Amino acid sequence: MAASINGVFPTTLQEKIKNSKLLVVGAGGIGCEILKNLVLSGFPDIEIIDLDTIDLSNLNRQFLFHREHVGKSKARVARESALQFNPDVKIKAYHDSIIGTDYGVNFFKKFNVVLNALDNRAARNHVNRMCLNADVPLIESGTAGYNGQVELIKKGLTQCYECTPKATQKSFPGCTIRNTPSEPIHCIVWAKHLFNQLFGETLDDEDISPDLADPEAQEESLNSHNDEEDLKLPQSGNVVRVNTRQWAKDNNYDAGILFNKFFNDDIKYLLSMSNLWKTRKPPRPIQWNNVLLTQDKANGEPQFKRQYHKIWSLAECAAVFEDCLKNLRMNVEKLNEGDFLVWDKDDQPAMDFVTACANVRAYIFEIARKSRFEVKSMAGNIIPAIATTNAITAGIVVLQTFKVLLNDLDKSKSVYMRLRQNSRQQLLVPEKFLSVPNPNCYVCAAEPAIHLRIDTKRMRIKEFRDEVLKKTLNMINPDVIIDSKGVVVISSEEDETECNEEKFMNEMDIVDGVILKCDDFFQNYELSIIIVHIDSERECPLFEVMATKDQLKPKEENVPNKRENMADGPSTSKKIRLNQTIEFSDDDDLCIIEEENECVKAETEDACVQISETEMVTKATNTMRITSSSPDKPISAVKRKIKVVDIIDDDVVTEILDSDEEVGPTKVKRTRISKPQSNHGSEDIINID
Ligand SMILES: Nc1ncnc2c1ncn2[C@@H]1O[C@H](COP(=O)(O)OP(=O)(O)OP(=O)(O)O)[C@@H](O)[C@H]1O
Ligand SMILES: [Zn+2]
Repeated sequence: MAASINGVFPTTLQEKIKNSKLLVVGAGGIGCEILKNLVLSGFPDIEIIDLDTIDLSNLNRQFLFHREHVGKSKARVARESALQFNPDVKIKAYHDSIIGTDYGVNFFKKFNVVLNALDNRAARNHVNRMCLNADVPLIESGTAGYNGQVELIKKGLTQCYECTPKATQKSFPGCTIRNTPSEPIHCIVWAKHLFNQLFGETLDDEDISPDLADPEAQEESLNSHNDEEDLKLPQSGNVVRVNTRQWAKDNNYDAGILFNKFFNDDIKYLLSMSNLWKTRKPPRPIQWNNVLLTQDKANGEPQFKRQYHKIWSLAECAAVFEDCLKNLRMNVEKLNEGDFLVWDKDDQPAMDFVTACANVRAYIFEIARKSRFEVKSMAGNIIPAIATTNAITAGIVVLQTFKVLLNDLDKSKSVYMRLRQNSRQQLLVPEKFLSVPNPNCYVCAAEPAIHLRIDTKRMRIKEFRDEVLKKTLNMINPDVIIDSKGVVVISSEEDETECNEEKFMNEMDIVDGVILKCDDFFQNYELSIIIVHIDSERECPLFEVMATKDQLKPKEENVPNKRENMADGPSTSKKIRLNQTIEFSDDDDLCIIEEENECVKAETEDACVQISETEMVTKATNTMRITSSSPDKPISAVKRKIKVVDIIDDDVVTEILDSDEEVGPTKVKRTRISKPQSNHGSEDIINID
């Protein structure tokens, strides 16, 4: 292999490679490519970890896997396949999550470099913390469609993965989903909720019925509704009805009855909330009998169902609805009592059902209807994964690894992959400078601290632990004490503080100004949380982690590299993650894509790229805003919190087309923005020497 052949690499690099030990985290699209590159380069000692098994849909881009491997451990099969390229390599495979107590700081310390090839923020955050603790260089990578990014994370030298706030998940108020959809995605989210109500896990915040607590409609609906015998106006703001699933069962999942309920009766009910339609086009209820498709079902599946790029007619949607109801009903009836189906974009009837229902609803609200292909992309938050983007990204990862091994850290600047060449014909665009650590980062700063705006009267200790500390701040098993008193609020020891869990924060004297000391032993991570009490009114989040512009902006005196480099003129690098303003200049080919593709900056030259219609936003935010959606929060008719509907699954950054799907063009949508001024030079594309 390359490193064993003299002359391929400079001698110093050859030696470094021969004496190195690497960890690859993730054996998916990028991970497989990295592993293949590493073994071919002659890296002698590699460990690889992945928690997942191989799915059929992985095969078109994860070339270490073949059909016979479906269902087997990704890490183990990746190892076996890679060994065929180079049997001399020592590869250890773990079929496990990297977020596990077996992989503590000492585990990470074994490696010269850690290479991330992950697809979710939680795991990335965790590996980031472990590498900072172990002081091991981490090479972080990600792709989304044609865009890719590789960056080095090195304690004290560069930004860590959490130095800047990641954008919040795209969310919609429940009333938009339930009452006043205006975009295709609203209908798709509603249809996914309908699937769950009928066949999946029923969540309180996924109600699909008209929402009477909609502030816009409330007065009207409480006063003027005249169908109350049928629809029983409730206190809670929801139409009282038997549990949707039970009701569907009682009606034998009859397509006509269900269709009329969801697309006629409920819509008529919405129409009665006339306040809603003063400034909007009212929806059009539709009756099952009016849309039935008359076709010969005996001839097998109607052809249109496999035409994924076709927009189904209303009648076709109705036919699919009927068909899917039958299939899904059969599937759910095969399960044990209490079990439910899990919506999966790759499950034919589940995907068809959502496409059909979303389109019927879109028709009703006069919203553009979408093909199954498009709905799948939006519903599954899919940005098509492109094998070549992964391959190029993995190649850059290995080139960066060379630089790290050679200790050429200052040359290991982030690299962004673009769809189109910029004005200097670059497709791979390196950053001008290493991104320096944010002195206010709540992870890698000397004494990490955050301000937490939180409704201490409405947030229970249990929710604070689960929603704020674990879900938002990515701790694994935190201990929390009130700084001034030493009172233990949350303990990582089981049962020790169980009695506190149901208490509201203010009941434990956690009020405005109190400082909480949080400590995650496993991550070796300590954080001070300064409480700022807020009254969470309707539409207000229950809590908000403050990462304000000023807090996040590095102080100039702490940024020697940047200042030095600035002597050559203003930076053209797009460190908008720090400054939170998008500046476009000569090689402003990069712009942050907010939301899930946290790892990806998209190329822009005279345009910002928006990928897919899940509306990636091109503006970064200063504040992480996360709302709690605890079910036990009292929701009154007059005052309620916003309901959050995540359209983005954190676990999905890139996705793949079904192998049975036609491969269409990447759904890349461009939004034109002002053309940048051109006056800066550029750097060369990666140079390993
Ligand atoms: N906590 C974790 N520990 C170990 N591996 C992880 C962890 N979280 C995610 N991964 C792995 O990271 C890999 C990321 O690869 P990729 O982005 O190609 O996703 P995929 O699941 O293979 O494909 P897709 O999501 O597009 O269907 C996956 O194989 C996934 O199992
Ligand atoms: Zn940091």
